[in-house]
Amino acid sequence: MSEQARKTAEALEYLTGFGNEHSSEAVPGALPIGRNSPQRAPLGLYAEQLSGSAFTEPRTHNRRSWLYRIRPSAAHPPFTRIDNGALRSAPFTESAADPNRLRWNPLPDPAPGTDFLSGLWTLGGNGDAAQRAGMAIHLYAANADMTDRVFSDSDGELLIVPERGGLLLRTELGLLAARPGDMALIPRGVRFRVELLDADARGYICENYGQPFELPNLGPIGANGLAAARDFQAPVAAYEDTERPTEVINKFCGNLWSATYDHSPLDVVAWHGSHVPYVYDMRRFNVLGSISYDHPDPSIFTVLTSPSDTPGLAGVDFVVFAPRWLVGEDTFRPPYFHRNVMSEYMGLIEGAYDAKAEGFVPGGGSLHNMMSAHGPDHETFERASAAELKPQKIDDGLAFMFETRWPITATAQAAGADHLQRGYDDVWQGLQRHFRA
Ligand SMILES: O=C(O)Cc1cc(O)ccc1O
Ligand SMILES: [Fe+2]
Repeated sequence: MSEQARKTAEALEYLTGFGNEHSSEAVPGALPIGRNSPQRAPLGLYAEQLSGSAFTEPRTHNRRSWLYRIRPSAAHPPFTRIDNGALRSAPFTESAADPNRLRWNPLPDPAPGTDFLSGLWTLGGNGDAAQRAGMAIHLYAANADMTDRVFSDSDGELLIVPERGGLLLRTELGLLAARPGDMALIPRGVRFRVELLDADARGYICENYGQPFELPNLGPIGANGLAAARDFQAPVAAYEDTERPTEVINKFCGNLWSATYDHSPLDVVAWHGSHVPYVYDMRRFNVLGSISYDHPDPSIFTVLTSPSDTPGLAGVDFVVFAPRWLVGEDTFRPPYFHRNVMSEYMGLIEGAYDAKAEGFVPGGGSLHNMMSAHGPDHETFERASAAELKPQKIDDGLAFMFETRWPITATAQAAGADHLQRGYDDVWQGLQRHFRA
């Protein structure tokens, strides 16, 4: 953590919008006009296209950016395998997929000198990274900056949800600051380095192997509501002109590979395109809900969705439970008892969650796998069944869910972790029969 990183984060400027054709130049004149690949790019830069979708995908799904950089990315020595640390990838085969409800406390504090990359710890996931299908859930805990090394993930995009401490994300396309309450997204293949804005940092990551996240359609909601496109912030171009060895660590088909460049690969002076990192403040989410009766399904809280080939069936949805009013008449207001074909991993950024009186803590997480029975704990059920139904503001917490089409298999380290809560089932004990024929 440095004062310099904090000052830099305070002063950041952003471009706004989701899925735009953005463009930005750190030096005037660096961006070619009227073509992508002139015979000689301006200012002696190299032109390089970074494709996040097949060239031929429909315009609505097409993602690519043109980067104008000091050296082409191609100028590097061979990559060699390095230790994967606590990072795991799909297919997840270390343990059997478990139908039990599972809940974890936060990760133990990392050893001094742990940076964002070495502090990654995989909880589980589904699909197959090499097939570009499915997702992984990682946690991170760090207390040091990444120095002279950058990370890029060929396997998927990284949706980062800070829970403790802010992050300064120095990406090829520029800088983003992400603090608790924000979510940040690093697209597939974009290199970045993480510096800390506080003494330590902790949070959650959804690694999405599938189609890039997009805003959900709004249907009858209309032209506005949920997450607004204009609240997504992309970086402006910023480059490092550093002739110092820099290690590039690439996650490729589940393994980490390393090559050392003789310069910083964060050397993009100008860029334009749609394959861009961004940050979003979840407190800006426009929460919609029932103003008559009943508890709506949490799909109305979807910030971003990664579609599958089946309409309406997400590879993974990112859902946020933001502060909101509950006014439903004759309604059991917390989440209902349910069994869901989709699998639900939930995390808590701050405060409490309205279905769980205790035990679900910031930095912890719960996994309710395909068809597993869950819902309000005993205490919440009793309280909400007897509560006076006056308008009630839920404003003491921020929770989120990664909801995915396939069961989530835990890694061996997650299934056997000391911080796995034994006895989670007990929260549903004591629910009495009230039946009267
Ligand atoms: O299980 C959970 O807490 C997530 C959830 C919330 C909700 O409001 C309705 C259904 C659901 O799965
Ligand atoms: Fe649920």
